[in-house]
Amino acid sequence: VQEEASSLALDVSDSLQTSLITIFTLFPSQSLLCVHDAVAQRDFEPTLPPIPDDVLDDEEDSVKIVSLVKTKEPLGATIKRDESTGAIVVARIMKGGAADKSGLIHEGDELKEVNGVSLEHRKPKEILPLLACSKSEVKFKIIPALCAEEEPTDKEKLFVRALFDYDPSEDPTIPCKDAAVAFKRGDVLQIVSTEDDIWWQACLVEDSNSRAGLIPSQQLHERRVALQRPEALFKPRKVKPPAGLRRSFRLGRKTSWAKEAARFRRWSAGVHGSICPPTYIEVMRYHREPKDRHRLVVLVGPSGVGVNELKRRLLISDPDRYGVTVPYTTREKRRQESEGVDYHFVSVHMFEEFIEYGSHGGHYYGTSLDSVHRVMAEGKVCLLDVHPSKIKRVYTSEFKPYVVFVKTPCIEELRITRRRVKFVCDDEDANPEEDFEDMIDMAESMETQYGHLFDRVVVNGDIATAFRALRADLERIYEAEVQWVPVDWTCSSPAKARRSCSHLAGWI
Ligand SMILES: Nc1ncnc2c1ncn2[C@@H]1O[C@H](COP(=O)(O)OP(=O)(O)OP(=O)(O)O)[C@@H](O)[C@H]1O
Repeated sequence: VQEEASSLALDVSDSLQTSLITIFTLFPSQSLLCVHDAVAQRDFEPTLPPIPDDVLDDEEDSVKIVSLVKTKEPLGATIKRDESTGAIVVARIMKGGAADKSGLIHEGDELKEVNGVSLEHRKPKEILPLLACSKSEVKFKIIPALCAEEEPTDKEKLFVRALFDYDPSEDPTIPCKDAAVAFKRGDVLQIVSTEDDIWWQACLVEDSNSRAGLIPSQQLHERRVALQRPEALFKPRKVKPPAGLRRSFRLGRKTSWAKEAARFRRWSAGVHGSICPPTYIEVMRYHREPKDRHRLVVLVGPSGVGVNELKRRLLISDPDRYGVTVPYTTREKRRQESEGVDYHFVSVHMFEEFIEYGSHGGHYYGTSLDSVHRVMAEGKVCLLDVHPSKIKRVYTSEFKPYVVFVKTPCIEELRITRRRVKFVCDDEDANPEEDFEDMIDMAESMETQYGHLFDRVVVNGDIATAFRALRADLERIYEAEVQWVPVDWTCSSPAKARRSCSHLAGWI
């Protein structure tokens, strides 16, 4: 055995020798060794200049020279002048930006020099050109902040859905437009810092290239909305009964135009009272299990825009997938009608527990929560058509509503697309042109008041195009494994939901 082992060892050492000779012949061995040494001595890092001689003795320990390699990427930091000392200090470090990644510059650090130029008596805006003219690297002389602030320890990431549009290029108060994040209503943002009361830091979740930047805090947006005049928030519109476009049992709302005007006034008053305007709502990823019911699809839109037409087309396109509720009524059953198929025939007092009800021709018509449950229990996607003010009745984890707003196109497109439509109309003097204007006004008003609740907006100009867009969107939701929904729809513990929403109150 010993003999065999020693002959094996000889073989191995022979083949190792041959391999090493091959390596050193094929690759320039000297370069290889040089690279090894450079890596071992960390020679590849930028060479820092020696500490300047003019640094005062007592500063020696605290002064830091930081050299950052300049790329196309912005530095990701904002600076400000400390009013009491006149010093230029780092105001914010954007998470994920070049400064943050370097780990060498922190909020509160005092900047003494940029590329050897003293910043004494300079204003922040005079410093930007100094940064711009540096070519391959930027050198900072810094006095580090006394104690760098600790990163928040909360491991859970905080996601919100924006309930308003924000364009920093139109915001004169943003400290630095380049450091801001623009977003649209409905975008999901990851909040990375709420340390500043006025400007939070966030990045767009669906944009993988998005860096963290500044967004208005909830407090700032609420204050801004409160300072706006009500006229700017709600375009006053004519309140008059519709001329007759409305045909469905939602006709009950014909009687509620006065209520509509009252609601408008209440809401306007609320903006200056206790009601908070919509800002951000905390959301979470919702993983739908095969056993879970499908989300309720709520279709809303101004009377006559085509909500029923789109619902009808969806039902025909896939009757196994989509279902609608059977309405309730107090009127007498007609001969050809069946209980539970055309209507549920009931007495009036039941209507108190309904999502929505109204009267027409002296009879009540309405939609109950139970009828929604019944459709959902069949494993179907329930299509519900209600006034947007009723969305709050179903805005729960039980229904997880997906709200689609059917919007009017421009008046020219309405004239073209609706020219063949025969409107059922009691008023002989009805003018379709006025109906179109009313419809557009109503759509605008709905979007202003309830837009934050809409998950999707479908413009119903050409009916075929609108239907295709709606069907494709509902198919996406039907098949999606993961969706963003308000956090309290997914939290098993109400305490957790309350904690997570405490400073990001959702508003409906
Ligand atoms: N894009 C469109 N192009 C042409 N006609 C349309 C379009 N959308 C809807 N219509 C027609 O307009 C009329 C009103 O539509 P629909 O009944 O669906 O409105 P609605 O929003 O449900 O209002 P209501 O609840 O009062 O019935 C119907 O005759 C419908 O076929």
